[in-house]
Amino acid sequence: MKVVKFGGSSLADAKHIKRVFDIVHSDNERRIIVVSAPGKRHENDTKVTDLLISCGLHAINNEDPSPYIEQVVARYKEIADDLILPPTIIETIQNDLLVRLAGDKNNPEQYLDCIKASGEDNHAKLVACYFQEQGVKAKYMNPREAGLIVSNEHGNAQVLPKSYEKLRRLRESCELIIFPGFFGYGQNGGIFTFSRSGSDVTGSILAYAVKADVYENFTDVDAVFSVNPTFVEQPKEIKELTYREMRELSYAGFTVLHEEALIPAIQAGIPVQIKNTNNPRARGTTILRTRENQNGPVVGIASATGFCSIYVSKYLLNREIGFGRKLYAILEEFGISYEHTPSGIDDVTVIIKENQLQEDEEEVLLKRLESELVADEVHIQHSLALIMVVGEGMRHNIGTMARAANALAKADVNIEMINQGSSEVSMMFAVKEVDEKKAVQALYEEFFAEVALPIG
Ligand SMILES: Nc1ncnc2c1ncn2[C@@H]1O[C@H](COP(=O)(O)OP(=O)(O)O)[C@@H](O)[C@H]1O
Ligand SMILES: N[C@@H](CC(=O)OP(=O)(O)O)C(=O)O
Repeated sequence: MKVVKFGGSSLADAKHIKRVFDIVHSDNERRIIVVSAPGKRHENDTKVTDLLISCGLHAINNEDPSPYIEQVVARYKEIADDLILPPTIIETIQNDLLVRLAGDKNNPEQYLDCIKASGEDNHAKLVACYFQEQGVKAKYMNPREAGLIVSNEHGNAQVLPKSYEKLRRLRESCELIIFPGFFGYGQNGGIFTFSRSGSDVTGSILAYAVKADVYENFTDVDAVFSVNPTFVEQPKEIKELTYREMRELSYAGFTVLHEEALIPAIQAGIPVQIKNTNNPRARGTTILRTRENQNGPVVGIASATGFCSIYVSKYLLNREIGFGRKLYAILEEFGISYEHTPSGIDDVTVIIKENQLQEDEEEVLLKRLESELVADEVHIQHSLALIMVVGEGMRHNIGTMARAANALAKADVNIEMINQGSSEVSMMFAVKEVDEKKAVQALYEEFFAEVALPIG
């Protein structure tokens, strides 16, 4: 049995939905289909999820949301008309959205999640309707009915393990299941969405629950590329990746798969396949537990912006028992989680996501760190990009770090920080955000030389 997720780009219009139908129809192992909300039809288009967010925010701020409501309904209507679906489907979708908008706004986050989730929920109804019209025994499945229970974290929910037992029953369905991605239900019955692009997470959860043979993730590229395709023209395609490699790469900017979408698949050892809806014959990329290592030390280079580093130095820090605990306790009080912590004998740097620290909190935090840790120096550096150079082969290859550092030096990029992951499948370089693209291109040229065609 296969669980198959189609992203927003694969469901953006009627033409794509017909392709999705053909893909599903061509393999009767494809039994559970996870759908996203309609995505972008062209570069300057707006995803339905973004329209819904604008709609919800206007309603919360007592501004008129109707232009956004009209745009959302128009997107579904155009698709339904092109697929020649019965008009009742649009009535259902419009009524559903209006009921959600008329809901209680006392908890704005809850209200917004309910509206955001309608994007996938209503698209799943529409896609199910199209499959039924084609004579397929297909059924829209509501995540509450299916038993997808998640943590009470709006916009950042996580599956609760108790979901799996009930979800496993989906395996027995004799109808094709069309399941909306991106959200589940809290124990209080409310709707909670995953973080953005979270339909990938839904697919992974279902694949784990039903013990699928494979989790197929259909998107709009032929494969996972070894570098972000907006930085390098025609980058090398990756045929196989390990879970650890993909996890590191998606964490650091390979948006093709959500960074949390691998966890259940890892636990059950289910292979994940990235495939192209527009070119389903392309081999795609397979992500699995182990792979034959034929790619040299590095398999991919990812980068992400929006980080800052907090530097704390104190003479003889290495001898102070409890220093780390005190430092992390202060961060915890500010609700901050950390990404990396490179350290030396007298200093430690904590890298965090910049959006975790409000501007007005910064000074207070630095003062507290300085006084409570009795530190010699505390400072913060903003606007950093993290670059991850990833590959299982790095463990067996000498000199990879030297090659990377040399390539960055040649490109005149100053390395602000280096961290070699304990797993030895990745090394991280922090550079100034303005140097991100130059640094990635230099590293790509070093490790994937003959095909490097930098953009810009
Ligand atoms: N290394 C990479 N390999 C492939 N695609 C990448 C990579 N990094 C970023 N992307 C982007 O990820 C996009 C696919 O992800 P996404 O937009 O979330 O698709 P979907 O609509 O299928 O959910 C691609 O169009 C591509 O621009
Ligand atoms: N529609 C949601 C969830 C999602 O997974 O979308 P996509 O498959 O288009 O990345 C979002 O935009 O975040």
